[in-house]
Amino acid sequence: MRYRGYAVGELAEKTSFDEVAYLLLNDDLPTAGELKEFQSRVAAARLLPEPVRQLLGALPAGAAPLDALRTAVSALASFDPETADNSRDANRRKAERLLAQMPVVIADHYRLSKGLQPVAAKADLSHSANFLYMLRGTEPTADEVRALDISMILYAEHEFNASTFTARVIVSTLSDLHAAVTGAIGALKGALHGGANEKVMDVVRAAGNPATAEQWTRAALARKERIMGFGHRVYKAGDVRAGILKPIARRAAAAAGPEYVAWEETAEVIEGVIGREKNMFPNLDWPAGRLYHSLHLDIPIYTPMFAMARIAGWAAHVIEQLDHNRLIRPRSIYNGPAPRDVRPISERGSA
Ligand SMILES: CC(=O)SCCNC(=O)CCNC(=O)[C@H](O)C(C)(C)COP(=O)(O)OP(=O)(O)OC[C@H]1O[C@@H](n2cnc3c(N)ncnc32)[C@H](O)[C@@H]1OP(=O)(O)O
Ligand SMILES: O=C([O-])CC(=O)C(=O)O
Repeated sequence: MRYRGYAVGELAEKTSFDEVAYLLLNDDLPTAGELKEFQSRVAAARLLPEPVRQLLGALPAGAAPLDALRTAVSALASFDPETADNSRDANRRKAERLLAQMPVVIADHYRLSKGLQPVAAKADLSHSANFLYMLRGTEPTADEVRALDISMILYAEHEFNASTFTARVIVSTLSDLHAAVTGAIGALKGALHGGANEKVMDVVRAAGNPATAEQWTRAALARKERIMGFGHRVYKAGDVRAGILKPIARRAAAAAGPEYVAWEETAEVIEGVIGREKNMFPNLDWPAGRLYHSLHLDIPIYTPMFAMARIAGWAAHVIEQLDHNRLIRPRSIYNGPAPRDVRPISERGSA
């Protein structure tokens, strides 16, 4: 699996998410100077127009963070000076602004929903470090930042997944980037796609502990339950990203304490049973859900966090779609009733 020719494992090992976002938006990895300029443009855009922040505060208590993000991105379209400009350069600038604003939306909504004051972004922090800082109000450790950053690299892009395809369909009508990203966030929400990372800890908790996990998993498979975090439309022999993130999740669990290590051991048993019984393997959401849990992050923000990485991939696809655009409009094979005549309503019975 590669982004613009670079193996994703090598990117996870040798680069930061900021470099990968630049790569996706600009076709190649940045030089040190290009990265610095990119980071300062993104840092300068880490602000929400006041009405958008008020909108976040006006959502009902308990509004799903993913819904808040979708609503805020849609509202941001009305404040962006270049929403209607679909040129390559304008779309890159808008993508940088969304990359900057989406973590602010997630962090501000999180804090407002807990009755806390939002924390202003810090310009000298990376995408991942600044996000943890805005959520918590204290600077994260280097290990936490690196772990989150690797997950962001792995989440940044993945070909024609459902949300990216949605973004492509939307912009193929000559709509705009904000509309495409709003729709993509909607598609990401479902549990068969990005929503799965919020279900992972439910699976691990339901399995109980390393001693009960085998029996639970066998019983769940016998009940034909769909186990979130497993299986993939493309990868039938395993998702390379899950293998890359697994040791990172385990390290974060070791740092979080014995309870978290036990969740990892439980997850390992589940993984083994599903591999042996169904020949089915984890996808990226499986270690990501556990990693975010070990970083003490609230489960309902996990899919929004996926979105704040995938914005780079969505925007790159939108730009590529517009470079060679043709309306995406599939046909369907009709299998409804045969042709028939319309009877006036008075002749259709009285029930
Ligand atoms: C980063 C990402 O977005 S990755 C995807 C995240 N989503 C999930 O983790 C949700 C759980 N996984 C799934 O639902 C599926 O594996 C999908 C949607 C990801 C891909 O599925 P598809 O390629 O469409 O496979 P499909 O749904 O046709 O399933 C094929 C068979 O495998 C079974 N199966 C597939 N995934 C699972 C699962 N996670 N648990 C149990 N059984 C499963 C199906 O029940 C079906 O069995 P059947 O033939 O006996 O009916
Ligand atoms: O490709 C898919 O269908 C889902 C996926 O793994 C992703 O979007 O990262």
